[in-house]
Amino acid sequence: MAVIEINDLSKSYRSGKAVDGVSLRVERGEIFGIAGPNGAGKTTVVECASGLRRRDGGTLRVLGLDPQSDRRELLQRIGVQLQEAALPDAIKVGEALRMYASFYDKPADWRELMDEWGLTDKRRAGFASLSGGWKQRLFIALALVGDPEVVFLDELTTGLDPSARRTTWGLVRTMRERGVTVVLVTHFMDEAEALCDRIAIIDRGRVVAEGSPDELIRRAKSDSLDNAFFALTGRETA
Ligand SMILES: Nc1ncnc2c1ncn2[C@@H]1O[C@H](COP(=O)(O)OP(=O)(O)OP(=O)(O)O)[C@@H](O)[C@H]1O
Repeated sequence: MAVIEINDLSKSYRSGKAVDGVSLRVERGEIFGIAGPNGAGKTTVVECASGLRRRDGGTLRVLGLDPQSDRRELLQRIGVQLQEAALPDAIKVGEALRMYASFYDKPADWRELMDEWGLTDKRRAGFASLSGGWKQRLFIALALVGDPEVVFLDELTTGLDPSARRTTWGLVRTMRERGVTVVLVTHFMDEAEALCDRIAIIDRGRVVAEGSPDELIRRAKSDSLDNAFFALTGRETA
């Protein structure tokens, strides 16, 4: 069953067209990757789908809801981790989780979540004192505190060292095992290959290819997703 259906989505800024006729379906329980070069329109697609930005055209359904007209209801059922997310320096891990839980009608038990994600020892640590890996772990826990059915993760591992990236991948797989549908925006083809059931490659506001990592590699007659990306977009990856 599709939990996200995007048809002919378009969005322009003053600078020009950011999204130009994107159509996608994301099935329940999959990790769906959105990959593409800088400025391709990935974040704009995620922002429109999560009710954070108004679209210009096209139709969008997430969990059967319209992110614009049913925004309040949708925000209760999804989790969003945005690129360059930040919290006040002094907020403590436990406080942040408790505060986010208060935004939801039916939140998960934030103390349990803190425990599950290994954050209990850090509960009194201020946000600014956390390393990049711990900040990302906190952002994942915050995206899950509303007990969401769908989670949007935008460039989750940018800036993390290789070991923290691997750990974060494990956390994303754990989300899928719990039945959460994950939409993952990434620049990294190794990450897309390791994590995603299916990937859409977006370039200049359009979907240029969609399929499982293996399908994309085969279609591009490549030996890796990195090379497939280059063949499909004519651009190098990050
Ligand atoms: N708030 C905004 N105002 C004006 N232009 C914007 C805004 N947000 C994005 N854009 C422009 O729209 C285009 C698509 O941006 P978007 O952030 O959706 O792409 P992206 O694929 O997520 O890029 P990146 O990988 O660099 O994060 C870019 O040309 C960007 O400069």
